Amino acid sequence: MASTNSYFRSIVTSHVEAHPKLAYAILATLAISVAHYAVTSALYGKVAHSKSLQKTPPVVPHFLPFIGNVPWQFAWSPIEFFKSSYYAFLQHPVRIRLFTKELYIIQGRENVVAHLAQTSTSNTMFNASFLRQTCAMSSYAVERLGSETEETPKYFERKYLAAAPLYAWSSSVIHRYLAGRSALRLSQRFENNLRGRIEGHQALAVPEGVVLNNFLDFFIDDVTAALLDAMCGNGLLERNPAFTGAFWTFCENFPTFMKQIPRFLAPQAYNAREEVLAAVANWQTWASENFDANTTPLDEDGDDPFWGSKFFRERFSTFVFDMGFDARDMASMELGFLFGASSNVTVNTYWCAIDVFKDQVLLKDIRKEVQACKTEDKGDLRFDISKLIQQPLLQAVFAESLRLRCHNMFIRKTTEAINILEWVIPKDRFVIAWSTPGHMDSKVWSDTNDIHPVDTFWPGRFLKYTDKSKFAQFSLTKREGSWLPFGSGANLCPGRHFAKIHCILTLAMMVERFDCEILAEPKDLKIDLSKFGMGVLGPSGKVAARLRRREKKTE
Ligand code: HEM
Repeated sequence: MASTNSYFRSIVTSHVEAHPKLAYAILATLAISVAHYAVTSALYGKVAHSKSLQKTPPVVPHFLPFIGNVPWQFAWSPIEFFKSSYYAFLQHPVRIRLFTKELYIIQGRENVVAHLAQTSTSNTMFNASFLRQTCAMSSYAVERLGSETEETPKYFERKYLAAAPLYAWSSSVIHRYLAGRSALRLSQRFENNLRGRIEGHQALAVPEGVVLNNFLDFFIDDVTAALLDAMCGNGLLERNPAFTGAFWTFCENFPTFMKQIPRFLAPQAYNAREEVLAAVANWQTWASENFDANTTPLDEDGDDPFWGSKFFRERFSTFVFDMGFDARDMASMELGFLFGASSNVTVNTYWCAIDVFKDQVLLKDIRKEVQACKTEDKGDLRFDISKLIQQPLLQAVFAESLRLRCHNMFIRKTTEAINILEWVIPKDRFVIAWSTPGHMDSKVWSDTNDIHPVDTFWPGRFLKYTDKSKFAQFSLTKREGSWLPFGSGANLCPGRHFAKIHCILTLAMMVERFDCEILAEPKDLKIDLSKFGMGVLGPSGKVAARLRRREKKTE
C-alpha cells in the first residue's frame, strides 16, 4: 500500500512539475467545488430543518457552481434513481439548479397532492410543446390557443384553471364528452366493436390458433381499431385502412417528437406523422362535406355516422367555421386527442393481458370473476359492465399494472406565488412532481417481509380483507398521492373511468374467448424506458404469443 501511495505521489508531483498551470487550475477547481458543496449543504440543512411555516424549498447541494445538480443516474436508469437517490426520496420539496435553470421538485405525498390541486398553476407550456412538437400544429395556431385575448363561444364561462381561454374551453368540452351519458355511449360503442373484432378473429377459426410474432399487434390492429371506430365512427379507418399501423408508429415516437430528434435520424416517425395527419384531415373534410344539419339522421344523443360523435362535429364547427382555424391545425389538435385517448390505455391493457395469461392461478381467478358478470346467453360475450368493473381482482390487476408501469412527470408553471402546505413557491417558476417515487415506495406498497418487492407485479397490494366480508375488496385507501397514473386534483385525467372500462372489458372478452400462451421468458418482458415520465411504458421488444379458441375445461 505504501508503495502504491508513493507511486501516485510521484506521478502527481511529476505532472505538477511538467504542467504547473493546468495542475493549479485543477486544484483550484477542486477547492472551489468542495467549498461550494460545503456552503450549499449548510444552506440546505438550515432550510430543511427550519420550523418556519413559510419557507422556500432548499437548493440541493452541488459541487459545481455554474453547472448545478446533474442527475446522471436519472439519464440511464430513472426508476433506480427514484428508488435509491437520497434526494429523490425526501419527503419535502427541493430546488435543483441545472445550468441557468432552476426547478422546484415537489416531493412527499401530501405535498404532491396539494401541488396537483393548485388551480393557479398552468400546464399551457406542456400543451403548447405537445401540439407544436408532437402534433405538428402551426406556430400561429399554437399561439392563438395560448393567447389571453381569444374569445370562447358565448355560452362558455371560463373554467377556474389558470389556462388561456381556448385551452380552458377545449378542456371543458373534452370533460363533457368523457362524462355521463356521452361516456356511456362511447363505452357501448367500444364494447360492440371489440366484440365484433374478437368474434371474427382468425385465431378462432383454426383449432391450433395463430402465433402472433408481436402480441402488441392484437392491441393495435383490433383493440385500438375498436376504440378509434367508437370515437370517430367508421369513416376514419374505412377511408384510411392503413391508419392504425401508422398511428401506432406515431404514438410510439412521442419521445422522438418531444425531444425534437431530427428527421434524418427518425424518418419513419415523421413519415408516419404525416400519414396520420393527412388521414385525420381527410376524414374530417369528408365528414364536414357529407354531414347536413337538415338531413343527416342523428341518434338520440345527437351523434351522427360521419363524425362518429357530436364531440368531433361541434369542435370542428367551432374551431374551423366560427374561429377560422385551419383544417390542418384542427387535424393536429384531434390527432393529439386520439393519442391521449389511445396510447396509455392500449399499452396498459396489453401488459394486463400478459400478466393474466402467463399466471395460470391468476387466470383462473380472473375467469371466475368474469363468469360471474355474464349476462343473457352464457356463450355470448356480453357482461354486466357495472358489476364487471367492480370486481376486486380485475380492478387490482388494472391498478397494479399502472402502478408498476405508468411513470408521469407533472410539470406546471406558477402564475402567482403559491403555497404548498408550508412551502412557498414564487410566481413564474417551473414546478415538477413525479408519480414514480409514490409508485415505488416500499413503505406504502410492500409488506414488512418484502415478499413482493415494489418492482414486481402483484395485484394483492390492492386487495384488503375486512371483517364485513370473507372476500377480498379492492382498496386504494391510505394510498392518496402514492398512486397517480391519472394525476390528481385540478388536471385529473378525464378519461380515467373509460380507461378502466377499456382495460377490464378487453381482458374479460379475451379470457372468455381465448387461451393465450405468452411465448417469452419473464426476463424478456422488459419495459422501454425511453418514454419515462410520459405515461405507461411500452415493451422494449416484441413478445410473441399463441392465441387460440379457449378450451373449456370442467373446473
Ligand atoms: C391508462 C390510461 C390513461 C392514463 C395513464 C392517463 C393519464 C393522464 C394524465 C397523467 C393526464 C394529465 C394529468 C395532469 O396533467 O395532471 C391525462 C390527461 C388527459 N387524458 Fe388521460 N390517461 C389515460 C387514459 C385516457 C383516455 C382513455 C382518454 C380519453 C378517452 C384520456 C384523455 C385525456 C385528456 C383529454 C387529458 C387532458 C385533459 C385536459 O387537458 O383537460 N386519457 N391523462
